[in-house]
Amino acid sequence: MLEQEHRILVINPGSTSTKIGVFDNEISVLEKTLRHDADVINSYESIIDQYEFRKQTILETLDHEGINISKLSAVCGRGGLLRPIEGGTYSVNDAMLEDLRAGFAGQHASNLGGILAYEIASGLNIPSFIVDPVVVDELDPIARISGFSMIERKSIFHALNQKAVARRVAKELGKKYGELNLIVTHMGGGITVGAHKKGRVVDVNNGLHGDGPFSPERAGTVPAGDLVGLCYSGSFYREEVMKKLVGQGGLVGYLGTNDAVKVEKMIESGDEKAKLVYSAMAYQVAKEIGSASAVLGGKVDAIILTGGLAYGKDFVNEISERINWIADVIVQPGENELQALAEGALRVLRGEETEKEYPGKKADKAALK
Ligand SMILES: Nc1ncnc2c1ncn2[C@@H]1O[C@H](COP(=O)(O)OP(=O)(O)OP(=O)(O)O)[C@@H](O)[C@H]1O
Ligand SMILES: CCCC(=O)O
Repeated sequence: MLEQEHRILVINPGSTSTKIGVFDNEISVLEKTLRHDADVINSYESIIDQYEFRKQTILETLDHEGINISKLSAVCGRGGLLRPIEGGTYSVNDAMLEDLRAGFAGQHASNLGGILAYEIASGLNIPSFIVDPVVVDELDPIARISGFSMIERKSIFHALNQKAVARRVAKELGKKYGELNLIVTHMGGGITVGAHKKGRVVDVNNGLHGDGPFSPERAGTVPAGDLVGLCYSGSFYREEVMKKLVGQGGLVGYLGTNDAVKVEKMIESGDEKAKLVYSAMAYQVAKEIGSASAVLGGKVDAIILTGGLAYGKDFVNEISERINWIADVIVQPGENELQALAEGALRVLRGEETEKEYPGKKADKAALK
């Protein structure tokens, strides 16, 4: 019997661009990065206000590329800073739209993903979804304890790419994702290291403004007492300190660039500081992988290195040399978030998984019971 064809539009909004894709089942028929002029983006007061502009840009591009949107079966967007939820494919409902519009857990370009998917899909009377948003939270209770009773550790990470790569590697190993223990290390502008225990991310560093290794533009864990001292030095506003941690932290803070390719060139031309800092980033990633292996009790089927930094051969080698005694290291450079969004929607359209319902405020009520 011929397999039913599903045509899916996927939308991944980033801070300066919107990536879109059209997939016929798993096959990509169009992938485009729509770059937005910084002046246009900055002319909106908040990220949410960019909605109409981004929607029009997407629709005009699809029209220009000859994609007839009336033939779409579903629209799937990258999920944003919602309430903590377990991984999976969620249909966009009113509770989700409310939280995305309000920026429940903060402003992030991916908040637009679910809204754009819903608005395009509802006009066509087809379903809209989000898949594995950055707030996927499958932490074991023990991983939530920070050591400071007023602050709980949070799960904010590259869930979409981590889970997609983990599923792909499991398939290559002839296993199901839920049968394996994997350490997945996403190394992009931010770096997150997830301990995937039989299909659940039971511990991971909060890569947005939390803990873990420093990254091209984020500071990761910093000595707490010194940070408090800096905050109360009278020299900085709150926003300035936050910027130093996220955006201007990591490689940007030490070397003035978030581009690892440039840093590699600096090292080639004999820059000793660049060499030390780049090695320190590899060292911190390796340490985080070591802690994830302790979380998994040393029973690790594979360690996966992914994201843009995984293209850097020397960087990958430096990490591997420190951790390859734990398990095989599998390198899957780059990220394939558009494909991952399409696959998440497909699993539901084909009935392989049931779509999940975003609980919104109901989750708070359930927690109070
Ligand atoms: N060939 C390469 N060699 C080394 N580093 C590379 C290479 N290509 C890209 N990178 C680096 O990867 C980093 C960006 O990775 P990526 O594109 O995954 O990040 P992002 O999508 O901007 O952020 P995030 O993944 O956190 O959402 C940059 O520092 C970039 O210089
Ligand atoms: C860590 C969550 C995704 C991001 O880098 O913004």
